Amino acid sequence: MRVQPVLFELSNACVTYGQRRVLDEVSLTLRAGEKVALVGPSGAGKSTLLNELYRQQTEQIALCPQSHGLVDLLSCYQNMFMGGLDRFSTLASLWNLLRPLASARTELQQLAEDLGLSEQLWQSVDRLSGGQRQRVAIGRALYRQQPIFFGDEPVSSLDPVQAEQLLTILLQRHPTAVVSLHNRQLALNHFDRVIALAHGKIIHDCASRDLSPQDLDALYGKTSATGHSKLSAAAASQPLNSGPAACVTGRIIR
Ligand SMILES: Nc1ncnc2c1ncn2[C@@H]1O[C@H](COP(=O)(O)OP(=O)(O)OP(=O)(O)O)[C@@H](O)[C@H]1O
Repeated sequence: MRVQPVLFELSNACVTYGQRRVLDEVSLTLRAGEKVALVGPSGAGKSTLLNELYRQQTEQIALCPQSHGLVDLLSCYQNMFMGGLDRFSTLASLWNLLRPLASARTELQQLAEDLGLSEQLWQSVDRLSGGQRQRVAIGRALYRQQPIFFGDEPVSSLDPVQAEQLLTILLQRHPTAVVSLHNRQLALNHFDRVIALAHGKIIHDCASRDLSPQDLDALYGKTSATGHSKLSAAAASQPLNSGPAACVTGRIIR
């Protein structure tokens, strides 16, 4: 099998805020074609890691941030269209935002249908539910039409059926994906590789087929029937360090 090119690489990367090291000597290589789930308890450093990786390839990544980053007073159409701004001239962008041309209108109507947002396409997003807003953010990322998808809990506000459906669409349309999420079933069923973080360190990095749901439960502090797992032992042995001189506040050292 052909070895795919390396797209992202971190070597002993650290991020600190004040005295607090929130990413702690993380080394990582991600190749084209990989579908990677980032898991770990709240505050483990998933978003920080995602941001550091994002900075390496901003042009090729469709990003769906945790905060959604929508413009409240604009419509679903306008918010989703903004994902594709790079593909249009300034004039064409302005025109399409104000008076959508047939091609953009058709593309985004189809996308809205895929996302279950047909009825909301022309509504301003401040009138939408949390799950509908999340789907608009997914739509904007899909409309970027990039080969890599980065999502920071991109389906956390959706019901289980929608979460499955939309994650499937996202992974089908992006050959490479790195997605932070808390749902263990989604992590194990949809991704080839799972990277588990605790206290800013990678405590496990393996093929999803080598992890059980109990392993992931243990990471979140739930005990399995046996009380043992690969992840619980690793997480327990990783205290949060404060940063030594080698780390710079809010910046990565490669
Ligand atoms: N701008 C910041 N200033 C100070 N501390 C920060 C900042 N951003 C993140 N942190 C801290 O860094 C740590 C890691 O945060 P991060 O958002 O990466 O965690 P996470 O695993 O994505 O959490 P969650 O699952 O809740 O989204 C947390 O303790 C957080 O408080």
